[in-house]
Amino acid sequence: MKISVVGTGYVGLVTGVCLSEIGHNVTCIDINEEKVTSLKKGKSPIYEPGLEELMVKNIEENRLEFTSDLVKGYSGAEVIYIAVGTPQMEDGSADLSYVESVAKDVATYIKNDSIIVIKSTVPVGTNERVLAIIQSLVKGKYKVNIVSNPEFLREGSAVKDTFHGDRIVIGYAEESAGRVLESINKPFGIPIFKTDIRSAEMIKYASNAFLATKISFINEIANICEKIDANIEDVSKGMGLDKRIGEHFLNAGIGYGGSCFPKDTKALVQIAGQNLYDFELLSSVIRVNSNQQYLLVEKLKQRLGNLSGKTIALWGLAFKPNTDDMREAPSIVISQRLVDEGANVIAYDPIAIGNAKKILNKEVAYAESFSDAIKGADALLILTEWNEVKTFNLEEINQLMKTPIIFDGRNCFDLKDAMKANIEYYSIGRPPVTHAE
Ligand SMILES: NC(=O)c1ccc[n+]([C@@H]2O[C@H](COP(=O)([O-])OP(=O)(O)OC[C@H]3O[C@@H](n4cnc5c(N)ncnc54)[C@H](O)[C@@H]3O)[C@@H](O)[C@H]2O)c1
Ligand SMILES: O=c1ccn([C@@H]2O[C@H](COP(=O)(O)OP(=O)(O)O[C@H]3O[C@H](CO)[C@@H](O)[C@H](O)[C@H]3O)[C@@H](O)[C@H]2O)c(=O)[nH]1
Repeated sequence: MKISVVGTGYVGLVTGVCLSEIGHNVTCIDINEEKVTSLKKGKSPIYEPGLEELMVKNIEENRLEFTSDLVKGYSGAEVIYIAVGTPQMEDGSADLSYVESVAKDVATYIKNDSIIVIKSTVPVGTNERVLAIIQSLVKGKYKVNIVSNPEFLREGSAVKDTFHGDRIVIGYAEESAGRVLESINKPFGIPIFKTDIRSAEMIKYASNAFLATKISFINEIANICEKIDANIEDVSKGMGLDKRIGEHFLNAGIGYGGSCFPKDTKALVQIAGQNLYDFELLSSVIRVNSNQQYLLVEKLKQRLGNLSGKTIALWGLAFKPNTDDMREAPSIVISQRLVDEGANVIAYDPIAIGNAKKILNKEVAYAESFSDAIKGADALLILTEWNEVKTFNLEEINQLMKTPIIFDGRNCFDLKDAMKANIEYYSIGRPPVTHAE
């Protein structure tokens, strides 16, 4: 099958590479020429484990190519995946200008009957609107069908998720188009769930909103645990053993970030509002998450008092481990608040540091390593649970810091180990460690 994928971001690039890996001929189109130049050389512009190797393999086997030439990119494609961004507008609703611009390009450049697949996360009704835009410009010259195929991959494990996801959702109006998508995806060997277009669009938002709700719920339980001297890790484990609840997404912390949950929850509240429905629960989930992001700084201030002139180290800046993505990372608001309080902030992240430098307050300084960041620090805030953080020797932390006080937003260490290492240790939803064993 000859497929074009429009947009080579986290979703488009992973989709293009993985579709080529299962045997399709894929052309990835992006208007960002710098990205395309890098991709043609076999260099991935994003950090995603396993992606670059797979990309190079499929370029060499002539199943995968990249272009910013729209004539070349669209011509001859039987199926065109749209995977461009749908960022958040000021009122929280999704900005569809990139998707609509692609719709116009599709109408301008296709040369045969085509199936358009929307992978981007789009509000209910968008697939129909995109089809209408294309049809109004193509004027019956070619038959165009549309299929909603929302994406569920997670950053940091995107390739693995594509090959081992829980389900592939295909929403269609025309049986024949649904069948083509089913056959394209069959080699992945993942259960396929077929439905109508609007339900498919809603499944994506509802899934992200539900996962975000789980996180805000467990974060509130953690906050209560701190007050009643219970341990959130055991509470989560004990809850998760109930199959109706499930063990996943019950890790308490400093709230969710990233390019999806924050924007998609707000977009769903907007979608509901536009249809005269007040999604109260989801609005609370968003509020709880925002408060949770400031929790560590509040605890830090309670412990150290005035932060002016204090050296505060940050470990991890990405919104989660194994990604270089800084979009909506809690580190953004946390570092800003620390700078506002007059602290000297020194940060380190093994992968996201380059992107962080572009967006964090210019007063944030950067270290060369995790050890380097904490040398002489008054306190350490852990914001991302990188594996190197979780396995860091606590005795070494004790020796390197001016005062060994840790505020851990990701519950990376065992309480007993912190006690043994004589570290003052405050985590989320667990009793504080304030004295040696
Ligand atoms: N990032 C994720 O983990 C994830 C997961 C599931 C779904 N999604 C959804 O997928 C969509 C894409 O997200 P992303 O994170 O991959 O975005 P991204 O910002 O990383 O990438 C978008 C790409 O589209 C390109 N582009 C924009 N307009 C174009 C045009 N007219 N023609 C060709 N290329 C164009 C941009 O240059 C950019 O490279 C969003 O709707 C997002 O909500 C994202
Ligand atoms: O128990 C948990 C699980 C996650 N998080 C946080 O939640 C955020 C999102 O994490 P995750 O879902 O692993 O990463 P994303 O790459 O943002 O993936 C989500 O968003 C994507 C974009 O829509 C979807 O495709 C995925 O299915 C969905 O998991 C991160 O800040 C995590 O730290 C927690 O705080 N506690």
